[in-house]
Amino acid sequence: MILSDKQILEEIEKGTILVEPFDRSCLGTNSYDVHLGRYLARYKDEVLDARKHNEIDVFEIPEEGFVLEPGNLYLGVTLEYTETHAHVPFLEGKSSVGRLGIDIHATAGKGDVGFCNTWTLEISVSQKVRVYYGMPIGQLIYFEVKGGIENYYNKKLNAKYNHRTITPVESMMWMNEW
Ligand SMILES: Nc1ccn([C@H]2C[C@H](O)[C@@H](COP(=O)(O)OP(=O)(O)OP(=O)(O)O)O2)c(=O)n1
Repeated sequence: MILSDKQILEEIEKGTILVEPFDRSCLGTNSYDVHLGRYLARYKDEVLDARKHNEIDVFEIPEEGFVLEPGNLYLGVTLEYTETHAHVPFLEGKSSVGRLGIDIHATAGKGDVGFCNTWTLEISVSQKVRVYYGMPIGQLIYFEVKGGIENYYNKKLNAKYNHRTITPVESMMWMNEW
């Protein structure tokens, strides 16, 4: 079940959901709109290696915006820092963003119960498009969980993406044991 606007507000009151900064006008019927943060990043190497630590160059989006180009992967970040302690948060695109040909995640839309951080966006575009710091970029939806939880993401020893950051975080696949 997806949380309604009223339920999201109740969870915020209880402290089980945190969105920072929070703006009541960004609350949709059953979602919360998130915005593009100050920084984008690109991998330094053209050929990535799934076994290695692929480093990124982080840069600031200028005041006049930044033109994203097809054929590139950009990592972005939400302006909002979020904590979700009792629900499964999902990051979804917005129709208005999709209609500009912007994808905000490559394959990962699901968050974990206990995830506490800004969200890294895996951005690609269909045609050149100028994006701006602070523009609406996606929406968070919250699902109820069935059953108890043994391993909250923020308590997991090997949680790779739970260190608070205002910049995008590159793939930490190299930390997986395989
Ligand atoms: N586009 C996305 C999708 C997810 N996340 C965050 C929320 C998730 O709770 C966390 C981990 O996501 P996954 O479980 O999909 O990632 P991994 O399985 O690769 O990482 P881990 O081993 O840490 O679970 O990353 C994010 O910042 N940006």
